[in-house]
Amino acid sequence: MKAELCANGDFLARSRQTPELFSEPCDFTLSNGVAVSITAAGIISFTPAKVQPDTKHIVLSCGVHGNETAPIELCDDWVCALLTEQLVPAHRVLFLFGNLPAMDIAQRFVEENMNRLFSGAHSDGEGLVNAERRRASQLEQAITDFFENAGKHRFHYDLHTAIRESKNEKFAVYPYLHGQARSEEQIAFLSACGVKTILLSQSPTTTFSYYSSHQHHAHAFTVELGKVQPFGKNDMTRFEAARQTITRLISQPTLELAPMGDDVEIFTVNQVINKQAEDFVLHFADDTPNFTGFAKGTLLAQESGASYYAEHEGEAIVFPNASVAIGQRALLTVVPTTLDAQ
Ligand SMILES: O=C(O)CCC(=O)N[C@@H](CCC(=O)O)C(=O)O
Ligand SMILES: [Zn+2]
Repeated sequence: MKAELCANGDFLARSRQTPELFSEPCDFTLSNGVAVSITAAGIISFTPAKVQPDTKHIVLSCGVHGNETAPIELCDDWVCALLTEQLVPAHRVLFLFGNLPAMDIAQRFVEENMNRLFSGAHSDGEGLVNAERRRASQLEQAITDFFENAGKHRFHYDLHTAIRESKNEKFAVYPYLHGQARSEEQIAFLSACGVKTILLSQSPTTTFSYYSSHQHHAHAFTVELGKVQPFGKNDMTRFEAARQTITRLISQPTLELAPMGDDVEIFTVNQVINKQAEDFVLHFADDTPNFTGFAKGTLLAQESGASYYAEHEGEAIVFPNASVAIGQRALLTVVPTTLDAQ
C-alpha cells in the first residue's frame, strides 16, 4: 500500500470502505515533489518540497459530525486534487475526516458528540471508552504532530453545517482567546469565504477549534457553511466562495484579501444554556432559524429548577437542541457587538 492506493485521489472512499488499509502509517512523494503522509484512515497531510519560515501550516477538518456532508465533499475534492497534482500546495496542509463511522450511518455521531470530547474530555468519565473518544484523541495527536516544529503561521478551520436553517446562512464560532485580541485578518479571510457572521465565544469549551486555538495557538474557528443535507444533495454553488478562497489559501504563496468590511456582523455569546434535566424544553418552534431574535424577557427554555429568558432586546438563539445529553449545551444566545468592544 503506497502511492498507488491513492493514485486516483480516492482517499476518503478508501478510508471509509477499507480503513484497515491505513492501519500502518505511510509516506510517499508525488512527482511534483510534494510529500504525502497518511497516519490513519481519514488523516492525510501534504508538505511542499520547500518549507520556509513563512510557510503556513493549515488544518482543514470536516465530518466531526458525520451527517454534515458539504464540508466532507469539499475536503474530499481538495485531497483528490492534491493527490492527482491538479492542485499544488504552497503550504503544509493536514486534512482530518473526523467521524468516519457516523458518515456511514448518516448521523451526527454514533455514541457521543465528538465535538465535546477535545482538550482531553475524551478521557473523562471513569474509563468510558468508545470509538468517538478514541478518534478524538487520535485527531488531537494528529494536530500535535502536525504543529510540532511548525512556525507561527498556524490555522485550523473546522468545517461544519448547522442542523437548522439560519437567518445568517454562514457563520463562524471564534473560540475564547482568554483576553487576547481577535484577528481582523482572519475575519477578512472568513468573509472572503462567504462567512460574514462571527460569534465570539466567551468561555473555554471542549470543541475541536478551541483545542487548536488554546493548545496550539492556531487561528482556529468552527465554520458553519450552511445546513445539513445528505451526501450528494448539497447545492455546491452555495460553497463556491469558500471553495475558491480555501483553494487560494492552500496554493498561493501569499493570499491577498480585502480588509474586513462593514458587511461583517459580530455577535458575542451572552448565554450558554446547558441541559440539566431530562424535561428540558425550548419555548419556540422547532423550525425557528438560528439568529432569530426575541424581545427582552421572552421565555426561551425551561427545565426542572430553571427558566431561561432573553436578557437583552433582540437576543438571538443559535444551535438550539433539546435532545442533547444532560450536561451538554442545548442553546446559545448571542447579542451584537463590535471587535473594539471586546
Ligand atoms: O446546528 C447545530 O445545532 C449544531 C451545528 C454544530 O455542529 N455546531 C458546532 C459548534 C461548535 C462550536 O461551538 O464551536 C457544535 O455544536 O459542535
Ligand atoms: Zn457540526
